[in-house]
Amino acid sequence: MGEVIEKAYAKINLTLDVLFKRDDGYHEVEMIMTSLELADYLSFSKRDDKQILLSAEGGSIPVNEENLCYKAAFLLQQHFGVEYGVNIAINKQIPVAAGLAGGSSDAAATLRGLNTLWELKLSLGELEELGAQIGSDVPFCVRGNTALARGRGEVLELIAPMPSCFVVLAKPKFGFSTARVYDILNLNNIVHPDTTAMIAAIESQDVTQIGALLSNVLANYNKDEIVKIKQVMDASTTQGVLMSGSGPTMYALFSSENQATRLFNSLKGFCDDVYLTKTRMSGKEKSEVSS
Ligand SMILES: C[C@@](CO)(OP(=O)(O)O)[C@H](O)COP(=O)(O)OP(=O)(O)OC[C@H]1O[C@@H](n2ccc(N)nc2=O)[C@H](O)[C@@H]1O
Ligand SMILES: Nc1ncnc2c1ncn2[C@@H]1O[C@H](COP(=O)(O)OP(=O)(O)O)[C@@H](O)[C@H]1O
Repeated sequence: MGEVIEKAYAKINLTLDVLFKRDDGYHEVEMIMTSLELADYLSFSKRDDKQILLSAEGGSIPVNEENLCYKAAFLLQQHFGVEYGVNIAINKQIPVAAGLAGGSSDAAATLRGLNTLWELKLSLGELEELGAQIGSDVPFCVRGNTALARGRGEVLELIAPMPSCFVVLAKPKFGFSTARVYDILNLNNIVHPDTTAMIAAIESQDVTQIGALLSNVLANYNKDEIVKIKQVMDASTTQGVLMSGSGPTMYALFSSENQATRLFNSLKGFCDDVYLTKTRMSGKEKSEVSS
């Protein structure tokens, strides 16, 4: 087999609720996530030795055993006694440490890509189970689409697909540590999202209602750059504005491409990391193979 190509899609959280802190240190969550068209591009080529070698362009990420792609490849190699290695080339488009699951999605793309390259014949369900050993968001990223995630994020239920809409993302200069964001959360002072109403709004394909129900208990707007981005987003004719995941990326939803483009242009005036993308229409993730 020649080269296998995979796209690793970013995600946003439409809702993110935290129910309690568990004995294992993780938090029990209930959240609705959906995939975006914004994606990293990964290519995989087989090695006859057992080395896992990485290269990356377009973002500042480790290319050693700390990279989540390395962890995914190593896990498959160990678990199935694979005698091959792999060269992995990552073209990074998703901002890093941003709340968009870029690293998790790269790990999930590695599981899918190596399943094809190394001919392991695992089902997506089996890849999800393995993914949970790498990170809480990895199982969702294996299939993507729109899902309700429970447990620490690995218990998934596919729900109706998100309607097609435009999404403007703005990532402040700094990043947030996910562990710290969970750690400083005050569980006694939470306004819980209405997850059931959000599922109904998605089923009705009602973008305005979805926008009105956006809610994330991890969102923290106490930084000047975030306040500025939020003000500009709130002032535009968007369907809704929220911080994704543990942040700090802010996003705004639009039915209208013109209005999304207008916000994109005004944010570019003062924020370096701005993206205009779309919700990803559901489709089966399939590796592309070229010889
Ligand atoms: C907040 C979310 C929302 O989608 O996404 P991001 O903001 O990272 O994209 C996820 O829950 C992040 O998932 P992920 O980034 O895979 O987290 P992991 O690597 O499993 O965990 C990193 C750390 O976050 C904390 N953690 C994570 C998940 C969870 N349900 N409870 C936690 O308390 C733990 O301290 C853990 O050590
Ligand atoms: N392939 C990868 N892409 C992005 N980040 C990675 C990758 N591998 C490891 N990391 C590390 O994972 C951390 C979280 O990155 P990321 O997944 O982009 O954040 P988030 O979970 O907030 O969306 C970063 O500190 C980064 O150095």
